[in-house]
Amino acid sequence: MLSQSEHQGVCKLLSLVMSETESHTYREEDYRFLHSMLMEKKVHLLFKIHERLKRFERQSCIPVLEHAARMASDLVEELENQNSRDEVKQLCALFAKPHFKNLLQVHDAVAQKDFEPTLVPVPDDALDEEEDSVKIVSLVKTKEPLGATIKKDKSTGAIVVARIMRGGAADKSGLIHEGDELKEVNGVPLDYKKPKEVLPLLARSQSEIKFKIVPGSLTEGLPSDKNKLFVRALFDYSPLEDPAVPCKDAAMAFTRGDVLQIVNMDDDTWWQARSARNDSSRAGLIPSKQLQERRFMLQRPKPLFKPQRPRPAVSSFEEGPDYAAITGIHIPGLRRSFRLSRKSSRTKNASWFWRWSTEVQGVICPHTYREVIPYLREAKDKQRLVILVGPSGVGVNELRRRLVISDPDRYGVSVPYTTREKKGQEREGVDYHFVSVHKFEEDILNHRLIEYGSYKGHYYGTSLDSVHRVMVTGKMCLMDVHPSKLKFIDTSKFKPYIVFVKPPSIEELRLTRRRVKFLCDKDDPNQVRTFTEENFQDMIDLAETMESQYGHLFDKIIVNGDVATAFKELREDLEKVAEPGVQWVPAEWSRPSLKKTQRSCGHLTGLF
Ligand SMILES: Nc1ncnc2c1ncn2[C@@H]1O[C@H](COP(=O)(O)OP(=O)(O)OP(=O)(O)O)[C@@H](O)[C@H]1O
Repeated sequence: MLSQSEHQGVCKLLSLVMSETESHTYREEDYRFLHSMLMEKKVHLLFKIHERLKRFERQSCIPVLEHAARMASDLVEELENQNSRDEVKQLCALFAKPHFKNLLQVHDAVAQKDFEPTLVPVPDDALDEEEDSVKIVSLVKTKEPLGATIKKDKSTGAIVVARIMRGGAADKSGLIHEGDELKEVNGVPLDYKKPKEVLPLLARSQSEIKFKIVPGSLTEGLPSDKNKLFVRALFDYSPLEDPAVPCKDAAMAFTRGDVLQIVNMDDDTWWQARSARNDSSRAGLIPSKQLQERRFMLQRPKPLFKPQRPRPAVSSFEEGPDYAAITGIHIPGLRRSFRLSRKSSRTKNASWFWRWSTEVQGVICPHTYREVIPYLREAKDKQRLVILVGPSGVGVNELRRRLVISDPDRYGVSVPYTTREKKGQEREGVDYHFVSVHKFEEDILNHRLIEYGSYKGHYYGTSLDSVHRVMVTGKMCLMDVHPSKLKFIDTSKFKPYIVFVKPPSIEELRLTRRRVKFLCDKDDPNQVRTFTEENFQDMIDLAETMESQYGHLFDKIIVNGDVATAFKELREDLEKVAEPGVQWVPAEWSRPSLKKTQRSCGHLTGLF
């Protein structure tokens, strides 16, 4: 009940509220209703309770002791030994009551701030005398999976812990380790049981799982936090489609391009990894590099067994026709690259991919994971060099052209060098850098060229300098490089972002390129032709070969079916590359042993 003075105080306050509200209340009955409600005793009591709680909060009670339950039981023990009077007996009876005992236990739990569920103490008879190496482990069961897999030891028949997933409940407990032998689960002996019979025992457990374990001798060898290992997956993986995975639930699906943090490599066949995006997530099993390489090797690498195409006698390239001739839009520097023009009539019979014939003869090493490191791109950093690769005719130049037209301030192309004479409208430094044979050969000797070749007795080439010149303007330099030359520019200096333009299915090629016409001889602008069925098949075959040989270098794969869709996807992707933030780049870029680009270019002795 409220005291007299408190009651008066509340009434005064409420009268004040009423007088203030009077001017805002238009109807008499509303006013009366409000008045009667505020004058209710219950409302006044609520005020009082609120006031008391506030006072209590300010006092912030501290428990006098943390072990009231133990003190009570000690007291009872002491009192029972004395010649007790009735009051003492009553007190002992009170202390013995389960409700009172529980009350004191709750008090102690709050006092000790022990709010986690408590585990039942291990019974004294849990261990047989001869089993002194056995330990009992109790884990509180939550919604989180245990994060461990089990297997039957073939030699002993025992159930052992096969794997502890990093970050899982078992791992966090630090009490269960790989190689531990499970003797019992919740008191049920596991002798002669199969792993699939053990799983329901674990699933049935309610709030706690108790294991009887014989510790194994295996120790974990995890990479330390300082040496985090990240890889980019170079293939798609779905545990659901993998009959060999030890436990589908414990495995992790990923797609090509995902960056994974490897957290355990102890097992030669199954590693543990988690997504690099979320390093607190539970780790999952993934096939190790060795395992996946073996799997790939067992698959017949198709490109290796394709019939070899005859190689043309002369190792030279043709300069492609100017785009102005085809599209009416002239973009300086945006000519056919120094890739062999496979659309020309001359290369038709020889087929357009002789360049690959020497390279595919060697054994292709399957690519599974590539080590990557985070690179924090800042707004002030130069744009990365963007390299587009793809089989001839797939649309590399078309996409490059669209990018430059769409945003000439953002995208640029390098101006090639040549030793031939300037023609008609051509401008120095715009269409070409026209240089002498002596200067060109000097540049070759000084490893200043990324690619070069000769055509009709003249040199043509792309120099490192011309790429630099575009990069210093703050633009993204778009290059079209033969994939075999990628290794020479795959360095931290250029930070290349490599996009593979891939053909769609042959049906889609037929649909989208049926009416496409292109120049097939630069000397004769009237000579246009359309794609043949053979061109489509060659394009697909060559793309497969490229992907299996150089796929590990590709940051992005764009399928060029519908050109507008492919262009949109490419543009959006490059916009992300241009943004500041963390990007994943090859770990080799940070290794000092890497040869400098210029030195590497020294290997470019052959023409292409
Ligand atoms: N998705 C597409 N749909 C229809 N036509 C396309 C598509 N992509 C490119 N093309 C057309 O196909 C022809 C060949 O494309 P492009 O010249 O870009 O190929 P490329 O990969 O650069 O080959 P090359 O180096 O031999 O020129 C061009 O006429 C181009 O406009």
